[in-house]
Amino acid sequence: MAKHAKSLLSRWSSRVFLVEVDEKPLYFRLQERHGGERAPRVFGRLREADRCYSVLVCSGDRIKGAKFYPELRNKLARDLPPGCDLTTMGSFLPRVRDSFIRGYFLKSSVEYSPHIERLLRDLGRREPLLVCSYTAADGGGQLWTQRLWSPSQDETPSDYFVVSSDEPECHPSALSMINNDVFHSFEEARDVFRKCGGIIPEAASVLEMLPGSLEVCQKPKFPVIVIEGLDATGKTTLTESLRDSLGATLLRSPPECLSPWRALFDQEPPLIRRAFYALGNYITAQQIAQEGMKTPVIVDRFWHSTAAYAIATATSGPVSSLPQGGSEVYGWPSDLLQPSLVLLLTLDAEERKRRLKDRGLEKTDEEQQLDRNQLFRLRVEEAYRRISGPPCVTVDASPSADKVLQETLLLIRSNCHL
Ligand SMILES: Nc1ncnc2c1ncn2[C@@H]1O[C@H](COP(=O)(O)OP(=O)(O)OP(=O)(O)O)[C@@H](O)[C@H]1O
Ligand SMILES: Nc1ccn([C@@H]2O[C@H](COP(=O)(O)O)[C@@H](O)[C@H]2O)c(=O)n1
Repeated sequence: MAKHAKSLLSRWSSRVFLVEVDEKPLYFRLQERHGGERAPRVFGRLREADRCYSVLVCSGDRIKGAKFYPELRNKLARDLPPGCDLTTMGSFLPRVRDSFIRGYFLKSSVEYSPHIERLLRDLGRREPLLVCSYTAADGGGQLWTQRLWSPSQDETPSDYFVVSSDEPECHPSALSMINNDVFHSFEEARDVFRKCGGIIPEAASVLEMLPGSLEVCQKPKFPVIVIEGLDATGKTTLTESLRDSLGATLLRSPPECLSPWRALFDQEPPLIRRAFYALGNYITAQQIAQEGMKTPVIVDRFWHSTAAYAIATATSGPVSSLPQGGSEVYGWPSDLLQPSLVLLLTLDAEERKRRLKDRGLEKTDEEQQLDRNQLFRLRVEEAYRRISGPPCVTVDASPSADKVLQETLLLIRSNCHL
């Protein structure tokens, strides 16, 4: 059995599981003896003739695991029998860092079990998987048991009853966010790119753009102002006006030099995609350090965008599922240049949609998700506000472009020495 899978099994009965139903995580845990509790919500509406499976990716190589996770979904969606329900799930050890693993939860009629189990066994030969089946243990569908049948039954724990578990304080993906979704150092992000060179040849081109090491640069002489906000809140319009009004240099993150590879890395799983944007911030930081010796610098998106989108994507459900304010995940990377001021443009959802429609440009998957998914948008906005480090001031972006510019100039003059 793979070493990583074995270590996951060592504390199997302490694990908590969550199944995402309509963007809401439902939690259950394992118990040796049943104390008469009702079935956890995710099993509550099932019939005795239903069979469920959890399929958790437990690759010891996190690049391979990250690549395999979306691939697994595609394969399952393609090869599962008709009527089989597929949703995302995860498992974790409460309060244990890096214990969160991801997978899928399948619901099907028992008649399809042989087909499904054959399919899961085949998939498990490609990459290590932990597969459990869930069966009704009574006539009324109130009692369900979990059997861990793969990778190998003779080495796995016995059957357990499943019972509801309390919701943790925040989404458990927070346990594994640092340096998987939110990179807190240049070296950690670069390491991901070094390791994925074998599967993504373009990673080498990105590595060539990076500084060899992070030289300790002097603090820029002039103010550095970052403009943040969701798409279509007016960042491009405002940053260009600020450049002209202040005689500033305008920079962007990701920087121009990474443009040829952005679309490619946008298609990669979060581990690689987030490392790409994290590295982009370090390249932009070098440009800021240089230009900031000559003129004020305006930056269109920087670290806040990288971290806030990453945190919001790794979680699900309402804002309360985000890691709590003050959590280390919101911390500013100690090796990344801090701007003098961050201005966060906010706009109500309807006006933002109207501007998006008027602009009519093609949208990225994440932008489309912002449109469709109100909870995701709220999580991104709240994560923006919780990020610590440089002072961050919210600006109402709904007045005319000129009014927003005047308001912003006032804020810059009162917060920075200009
Ligand atoms: N204050 C404003 N009032 C009305 N319309 C505006 C205002 N600011 C920008 N717009 C318009 O809204 C649209 C989006 O603006 P802009 O491209 O500047 O946003 P953005 O935040 O840079 O978007 P993205 O992040 O997607 O690049 C554009 O068509 C722009 O002309
Ligand atoms: N510093 C950054 C900048 C952007 N992102 C990601 O890109 C998407 C938004 O960029 P637009 O150019 O479309 O405005 C968004 O999905 C962010 O995830 C980033 O991570 N870091």
